Amino acid sequence: MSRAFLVVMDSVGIGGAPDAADFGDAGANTLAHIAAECAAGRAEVGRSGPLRLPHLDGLGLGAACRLASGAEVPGLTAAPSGRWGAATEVSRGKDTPSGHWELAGVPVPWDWTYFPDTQPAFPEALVAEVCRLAGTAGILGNCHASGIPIIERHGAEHLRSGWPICYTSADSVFQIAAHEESFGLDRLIALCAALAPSLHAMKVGRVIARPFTGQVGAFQRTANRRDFAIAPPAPTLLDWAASAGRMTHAIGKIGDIFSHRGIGRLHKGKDDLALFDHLDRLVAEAEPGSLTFANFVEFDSLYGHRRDVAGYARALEVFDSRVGTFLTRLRPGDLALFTADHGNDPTFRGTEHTRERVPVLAAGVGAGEIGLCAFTDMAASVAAHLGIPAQGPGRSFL
Ligand SMILES: O=P(O)(O)O[C@H]1O[C@H](CO)[C@@H](O)[C@H]1O
Ligand SMILES: [Mn+2]
Ligand SMILES: [Mn+2]
Repeated sequence: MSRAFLVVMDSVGIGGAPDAADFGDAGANTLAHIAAECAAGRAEVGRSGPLRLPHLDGLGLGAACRLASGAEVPGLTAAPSGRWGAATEVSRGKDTPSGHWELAGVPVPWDWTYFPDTQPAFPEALVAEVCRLAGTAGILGNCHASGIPIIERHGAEHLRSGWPICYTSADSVFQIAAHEESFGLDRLIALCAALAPSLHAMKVGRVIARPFTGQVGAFQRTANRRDFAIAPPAPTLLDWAASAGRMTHAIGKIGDIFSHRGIGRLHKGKDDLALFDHLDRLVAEAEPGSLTFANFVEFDSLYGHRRDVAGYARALEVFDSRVGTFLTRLRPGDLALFTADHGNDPTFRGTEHTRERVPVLAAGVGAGEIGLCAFTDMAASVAAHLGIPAQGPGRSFL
């Protein structure tokens, strides 16, 4: 029985989204701009020279980027040996849940609620609810922010007063940063869990616990981040597989993103290399007929949002070498599909995601151009490969 491995390289966009200007992102191109910076010798920290991704490029990554956007992709010029194409998103959000749900077959049918970029950013009733649940007289932050500067700005006051640091971003999120020892990790997680239902009812996509440790001047976020996400609006590829009696394996954030619907086994890890160890184990062990769905978040969280071009390039190169070994372990009948959920161009202004097309790179199913397709076509294709019924608007390209 065929197996499928669906691998999301979080934020590895390839430009060219027809509605990029609606998001303020005209011209953004995560992959092409990283490749250009590398070729120009401006991404020399911890790596050097032109971007080298022989395995992903061999499947068609450079070709997909040129198709999506018409951009030059220096260093990525292989003749593809996989099935390759570029996918366009229709959901009105460039966030992780929108991207993942849509590539799992379900575009988002609603408009997300975003908090205004004002100070305060949050309505009084919400602040009052946070205070009631946390047992504090107030909150810190109450604004749009990037996660590291906000704890540097308010961390000392947080340790003094015990007030939680609440912030949002261009995503539909309510994030709470709090110190693991002084505020308490369990208390932070419980606070986020208690707040989530009312925020979900407002169509705020996620409540996110952002714990940190350390002393003033040396705060560090920990791996104990927890996302409380709104549930997908309809059954996704994971549910289609589970209800057809197939085993589903979720690596990394996939469980959280899908509100734990349709998940057979969860495989978490402290970083992306640990997550790739799970993928390597599952390519050896996963059951016939099973679906393995993986998210590799560090491209986005460590390098895209931090606008760290060299770091992003280095992470891509390390990932690519792991992909090389992984591909040799696929069995006859296996499909491996590499894609992304949105962009996060580290050369672009600001610190947010960017609206882009994403690569579609399929191994194990021959060679050839898929062309431009829809995010939902990926779910339909995986379902067709597994021989399970699909739902929704997607069409298989296999
Ligand atoms: O800057 P940090 O806290 O990492 O926030 C980032 O992570 C959040 C969720 O993915 C987004 O809102 C984005 O802004
Ligand atoms: Mn993402
Ligand atoms: Mn992100």
